[in-house]
Amino acid sequence: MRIPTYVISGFLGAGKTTVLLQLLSYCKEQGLKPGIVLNELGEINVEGHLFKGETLVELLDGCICCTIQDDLREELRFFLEPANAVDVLLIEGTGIANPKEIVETLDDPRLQNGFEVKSVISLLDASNYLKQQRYLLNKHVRTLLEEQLTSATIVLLNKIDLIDQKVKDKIYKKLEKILHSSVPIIETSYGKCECAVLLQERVSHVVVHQEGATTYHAAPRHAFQAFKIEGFHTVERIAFQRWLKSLPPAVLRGKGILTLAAPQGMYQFQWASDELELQRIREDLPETSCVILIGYELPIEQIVASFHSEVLQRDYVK
Ligand SMILES: Nc1nc2c(ncn2[C@@H]2O[C@H](COP(=O)(O)OP(=O)(O)OP(=O)(O)O)[C@@H](O)[C@H]2O)c(=O)[nH]1
Repeated sequence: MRIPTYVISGFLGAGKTTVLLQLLSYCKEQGLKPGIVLNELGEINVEGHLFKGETLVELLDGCICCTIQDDLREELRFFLEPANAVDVLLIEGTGIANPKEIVETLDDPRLQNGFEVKSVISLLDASNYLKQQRYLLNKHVRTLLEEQLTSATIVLLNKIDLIDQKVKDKIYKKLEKILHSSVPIIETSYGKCECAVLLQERVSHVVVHQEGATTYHAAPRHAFQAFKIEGFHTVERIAFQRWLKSLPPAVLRGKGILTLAAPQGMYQFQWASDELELQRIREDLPETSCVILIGYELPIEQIVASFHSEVLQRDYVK
């Protein structure tokens, strides 16, 4: 039997990992053994502690749909080994992955007998979608955003808690134009919805592979970058938050590990939709402080300099 496989897609910070964690718990409740493929743009996965003990393949420092499509093909073989057998496979692409190309990889004749794509679940960040149409001026990025939606077999309109009815109406108007009418749209907050609905098999309307023809990127590779700031110790939350808010709009996402001065401790942080989320983590984990920022055409030197002047040059620095 081929492994039922689900691709979780959506732009940076849309809520993919949030949904993945829910699906993971649900599968286990159902007595299924889930396998996971995680892909990160950065060279480390700061959310790794969330997946301790899972049957997991991690692809770091590149995007499945681009540089590491071959790596994905190789890594997927892991799940075909009898010792690593799973009942269901959940693949989370990076926020800039084109799900069509992930499905294409799974469609590879060398893997086709192993995996069966049941659904492409795409998350849309409701709080950012309209803004993205305005500030993501790069044509290729906009095309990518659209393809993340048009490749979906089900769409989660997530972060609904952050928008009002007027914004929601505008989003629906846009979605009506680009989504196939049979693709369900579910409104969610923190990705909460019935997992059984997400795991239903859904027909794709997207042709990903035709006999004798392979689709490649029609456009040049995107200019997204992920970079890491490290080698610092304690920071102060307010200063850090103020600095995040002052970053140029080209910074689309932030995540990392911090040691805070107060309340004292080690935290994983998430920066998405203009919101800072902190989650306490165990201090005995091997993680060290780092800030990972993702965006495009980033003024990296300027950002690092502002981190040093606005966050680190304070009494709290050890
Ligand atoms: N307010 C709000 N925040 C949310 C919601 N869903 C997720 N978040 C938060 O948004 C941040 C990003 O969520 P993730 O699940 O990590 O997003 P992602 O799509 O995996 O992000 P990438 O790693 O950039 O691909 C986290 O701080 C989440 O807690 C939501 O519905 N409402």
